[in-house]
Amino acid sequence: MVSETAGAAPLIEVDGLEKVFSVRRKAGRLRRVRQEVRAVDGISFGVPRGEMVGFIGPNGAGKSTTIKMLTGILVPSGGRLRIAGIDPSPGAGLRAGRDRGRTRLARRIGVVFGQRTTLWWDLPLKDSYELVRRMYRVPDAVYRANLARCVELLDLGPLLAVPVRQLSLGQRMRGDLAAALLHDPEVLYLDEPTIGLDVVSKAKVRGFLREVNAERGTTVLLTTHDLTDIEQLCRRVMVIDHGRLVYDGGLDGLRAAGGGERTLVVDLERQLPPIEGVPGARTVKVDGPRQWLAFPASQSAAPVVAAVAARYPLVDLSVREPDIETLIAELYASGGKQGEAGQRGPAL
Ligand SMILES: Nc1ncnc2c1ncn2[C@@H]1O[C@H](COP(=O)(O)OP(=O)(O)OP(=O)(O)O)[C@@H](O)[C@H]1O
Repeated sequence: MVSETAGAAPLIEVDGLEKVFSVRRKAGRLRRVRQEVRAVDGISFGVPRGEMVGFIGPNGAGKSTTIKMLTGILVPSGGRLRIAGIDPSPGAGLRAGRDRGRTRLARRIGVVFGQRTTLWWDLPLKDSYELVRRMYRVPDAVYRANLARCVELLDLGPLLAVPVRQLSLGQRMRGDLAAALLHDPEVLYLDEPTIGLDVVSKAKVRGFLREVNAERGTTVLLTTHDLTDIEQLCRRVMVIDHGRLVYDGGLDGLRAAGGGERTLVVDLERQLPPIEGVPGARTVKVDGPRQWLAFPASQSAAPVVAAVAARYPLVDLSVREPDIETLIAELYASGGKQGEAGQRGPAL
């Protein structure tokens, strides 16, 4: 799978990647024993240049450990990886070589963690950007063009003079996204970029990512617990569980393999009896004027919405995705039904 010919090879190549942590656990009152945690247990995948891929899984599945290996922060215990032709960890004992690989890689990738900022807390946003420019030695013209485009797309103009600690979570996330892109990375790793954001901020972040991907062809690996992020941004999704890749294919295929349900949440003008007669959907909950209708996750929401809208006085409605934990539990329960993507289907 890992090819030496840079031109034809995927931008991200991962082959049999492993990470084993050695931890000391209590065994009795005084005794401690060494135990191995196989955080990543032999995963392989390739991501072509320009693709946006969702990388999802339950808590503790191995997502962050994988991303840390892909950025060169962690050294793998086994397997191979190559990003833009660079191996950040060519082998134990080659310390100088590894660091050179890491440094070269740092210039080609951008990373955004939803839970932490990479910006300087006490500095105005624009000073943080200036530091990023110097750190990556971004040429002046490139820096100015990239900053101007990010400011425009992310509405950062009024925020540039504001210290990061005074920004709201959504504003800070927009600030972080710009910082990650100033040096023109080919690959962007996003770890929960919409976590904790309100609906408007989420839409802004997603719109920006779509734009960046289309405009610059940036390859994006997106970790999220929000399936709407995946639905709106990624044609392909990889699911990791217990350190193994259990699915690699389209989101529809994942829904079909899981057999899960989505929910249409309907706000009516007034309290009414449970909604009936909507083909393919059933009302599962009523609370005052709000009602919840479940329908198969593999089915489009459009006919359900149309059928409800035609017969009931609506104030608002929204579609809720099954959460990722539910989807993965269902994927296992279904016993590895084939996904849509042939060899990319569930590998349970
Ligand atoms: N430095 C470490 N030392 C020991 N064990 C670790 C270390 N980092 C991660 N682990 C373990 O490896 C496994 C995978 O953790 P990881 O953080 O990669 O999961 P995750 O999918 O990112 O989870 P989350 O969604 O909660 O962030 C877990 O069992 C975790 O406890």
